[in-house]
Amino acid sequence: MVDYTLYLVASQSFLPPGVDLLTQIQYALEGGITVLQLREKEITTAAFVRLAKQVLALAKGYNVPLIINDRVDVMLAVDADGVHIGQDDMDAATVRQLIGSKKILGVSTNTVEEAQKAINNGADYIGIGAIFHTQTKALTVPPCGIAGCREIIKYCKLTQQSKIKTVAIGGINLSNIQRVKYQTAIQIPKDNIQFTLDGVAVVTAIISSADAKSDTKALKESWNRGICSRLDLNLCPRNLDTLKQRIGSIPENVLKTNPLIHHITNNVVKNFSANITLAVGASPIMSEERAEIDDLSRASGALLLNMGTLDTQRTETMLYAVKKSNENKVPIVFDPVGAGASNFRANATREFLESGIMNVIKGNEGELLTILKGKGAMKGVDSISCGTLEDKVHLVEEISLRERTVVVCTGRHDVISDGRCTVVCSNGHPVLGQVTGTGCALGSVIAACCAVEEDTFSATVAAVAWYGIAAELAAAECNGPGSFMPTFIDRLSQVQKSEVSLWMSKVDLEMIQ
Ligand SMILES: Nc1ncnc2c1ncn2[C@@H]1O[C@H](COP(=O)(O)OP(=O)(O)OP(=O)(O)O)[C@@H](O)[C@H]1O
Ligand SMILES: Cc1ncsc1CCO
Repeated sequence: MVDYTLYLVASQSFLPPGVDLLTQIQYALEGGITVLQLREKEITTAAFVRLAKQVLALAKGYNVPLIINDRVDVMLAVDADGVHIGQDDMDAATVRQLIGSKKILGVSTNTVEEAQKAINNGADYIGIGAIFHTQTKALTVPPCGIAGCREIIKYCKLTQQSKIKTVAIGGINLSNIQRVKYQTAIQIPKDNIQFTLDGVAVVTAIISSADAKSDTKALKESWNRGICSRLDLNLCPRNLDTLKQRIGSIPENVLKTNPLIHHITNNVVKNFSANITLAVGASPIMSEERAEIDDLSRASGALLLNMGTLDTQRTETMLYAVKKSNENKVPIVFDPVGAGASNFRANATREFLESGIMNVIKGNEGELLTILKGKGAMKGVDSISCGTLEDKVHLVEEISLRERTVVVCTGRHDVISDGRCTVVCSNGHPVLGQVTGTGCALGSVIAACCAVEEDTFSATVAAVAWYGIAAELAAAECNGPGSFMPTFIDRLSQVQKSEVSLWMSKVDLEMIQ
């Protein structure tokens, strides 16, 4: 049985200066790669055969199979363990005939149709990708992404083809290996089934490394460590009564636990957000200092990341905070403020989402449309409409499924989904739209609730309802946005102290079936 956990695609093209391929492969083998592929596009057949013989001898010493890219002749000449072909190479059925039944046959696939064909033609494993953009190969088709990869895994595992092995490839490195593992896993709760990738393939993450042995070890360790973030699946209640019961206990838990909420947020709302965090019984700390992140990440109950006044340095700090929070299992609430206002923000949004696991993504319609489409057309930080409430529900569900996380879209109706369960919360008041930063400060309340409740979906619904009801109560007592703000803070803080039953009686939730 071949172990596909960590598959190295080795090629002379991406070596660090002064390092030769055999040395780099030796380090990778010592670090623990489990499969090796030799991919050389620009050397003569004679040179390829010579190199393959040397690599094969090396790999044999570690009991690691050697697979030759594309060149069936080279594979047969050196008697390597198998061959890997792409969609533009010789067809898989012919390759299988040439190499016989005992050798390993791998095929690169980007769609379900390609996977189906590869399986029918006798592939032992398929490489699924590219998952992300990659510099190692001029892509002829766009990356299939996490979502495309999931479709292919689902097809492979659900159609009596469970024997086929799956390996993701394309832009995978230490910063995203956990996200790839987590987000490509498929859960079918009713049958208690989970399908996962059999492994990942990397190129530059090892071959271009200045310390290939320790980077290989780190990749393998990261893959084997389990999930970097809390696995929220299967926790979310399936009916409204259970959901309401669960959210009723959350404000009190925030007060009892008083979690620290690390904010990396925008300059407009820092003071307001800190006061809102205190009002709900949590403890805010606003810090953008990279040197503090390790300590804060160990001490925090949740991290709020808000792109409101993003700059290059803050982007770097936020990316580091994502990494640390994921490592420490600290839930992250991501607010892509103004994601569609500029290319800088749209690109940063993509970078954040690719850098780790966000437990909640909260945005207005314009921001979430930008996330869905990868580019946006917003005027500043104010939202644009995606259409009807039904369109909004689809938008939220689609992102939630794609990113495998809880997504909230704010506005007149707040829509919340974890991809399997969706609710609309209609609490709130139009005056919230007249005060800047009310969306940003809602992120603080969501973070506070996530810090004390493992079920991120229920925590998010609780925060949204709590916030909306406090706004309704405050708006009834004042006559404009100015006086609304202090009253709103008062009403928020009262819910968790004494008025849970009043709060619960006002919750306006609808579950979408
Ligand atoms: N017309 C409305 N009626 C009721 N509630 C509203 C209305 N508009 C917004 N809200 C509420 O206001 C809060 C913030 O949502 P909004 O969509 O305005 O966020 P945002 O655009 O991100 O705000 P900001 O960028 O100013 O922080 C949410 O709790 C939402 O429910
Ligand atoms: C007005 C504004 N500009 C950047 S962030 C922010 C606060 C509301 O999102």
